[in-house]
Amino acid sequence: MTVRIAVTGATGRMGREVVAAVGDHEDAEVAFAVNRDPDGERVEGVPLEPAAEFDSLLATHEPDAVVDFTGPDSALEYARACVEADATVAFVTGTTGFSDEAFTELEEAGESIPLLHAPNFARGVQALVNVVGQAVRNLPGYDVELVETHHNGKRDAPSGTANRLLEEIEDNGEFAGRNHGREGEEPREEGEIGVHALRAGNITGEHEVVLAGNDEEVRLTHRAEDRGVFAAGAVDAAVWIAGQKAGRYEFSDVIDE
Ligand SMILES: NC(=O)C1=CN([C@@H]2O[C@H](COP(=O)(O)OP(=O)(O)OC[C@H]3O[C@@H](n4cnc5c(N)ncnc54)[C@H](OP(=O)(O)O)[C@@H]3O)[C@@H](O)[C@H]2O)C=CC1
Ligand SMILES: O=C(O)C1=N[C@H](C(=O)O)C[C@H](O)C1
Repeated sequence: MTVRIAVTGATGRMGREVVAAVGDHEDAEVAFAVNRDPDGERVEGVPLEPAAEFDSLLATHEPDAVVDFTGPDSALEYARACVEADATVAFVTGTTGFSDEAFTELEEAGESIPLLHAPNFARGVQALVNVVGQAVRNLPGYDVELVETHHNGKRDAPSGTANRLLEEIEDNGEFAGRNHGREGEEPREEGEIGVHALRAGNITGEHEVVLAGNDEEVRLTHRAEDRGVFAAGAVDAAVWIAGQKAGRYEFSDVIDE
């Protein structure tokens, strides 16, 4: 079965990669692609439709899934439209930077439609999350610091992936809280987790967790070298989720199957 995918934010850094990744996937095709100004930039291989007509495009094209990499407000609007659509359409989003309130509303969409949110669609990051949890369990009392580095156009900090890694660190050890961008005269507080967000040039995305103590250090690093890796993971997720029943799914559900 060919899974028909609608792409939002199609002229964005990720939207363009998603259009290309759908084209490369043997079981997927673009149902339609939207951006807010379809008269502006072009995307090779697909006509662009106006984002303002997203609801009616869902009705006329009946895609199996939407793949969304936009911004938190837009992602929520697109998810609401999928919930309201007559035919079932799954919503796969990699958008990050949601407020707690917005994220709760996004997750509620999973009561009506198949929903999958992942802050990082690189398979290596899923492995990193697992390994970080194990390292924290194995090294109680070690100082933990997290450094994430991205291009200078990224809006949210810390990154969605950093937040996911922080949850994994905190779930697997005893910590005193997070210290974002340390400064001042005080030494490191025992048990704090240092969090550092670098923004520079066109770096695709790096995450490093440092664990240090006992005259030794462990550094666990993931480096994405091309955005295509995120897009391929998101399209794999869309192909997997099409036809699933309503519910909230994780990228690990796709990888582990
Ligand atoms: N989960 C993952 O693996 C990854 C997640 N991301 C996340 O994806 C999101 C998009 O990243 P990226 O493609 O680099 O961003 P870009 O700014 O390059 O693209 C975002 C696109 O979203 C659309 N958009 C809709 N509403 C808004 C809004 N209110 N503000 C800005 N843009 C809006 C715009 O397209 P238009 O005007 O055409 O509608 C824009 O082109 C971010 O949240 C990022 O963190 C990024 C990489 C990987
Ligand atoms: O904005 C980006 O570029 C990226 N965002 C995601 C995040 O916030 O974790 C994933 C990836 O690191 C690239």
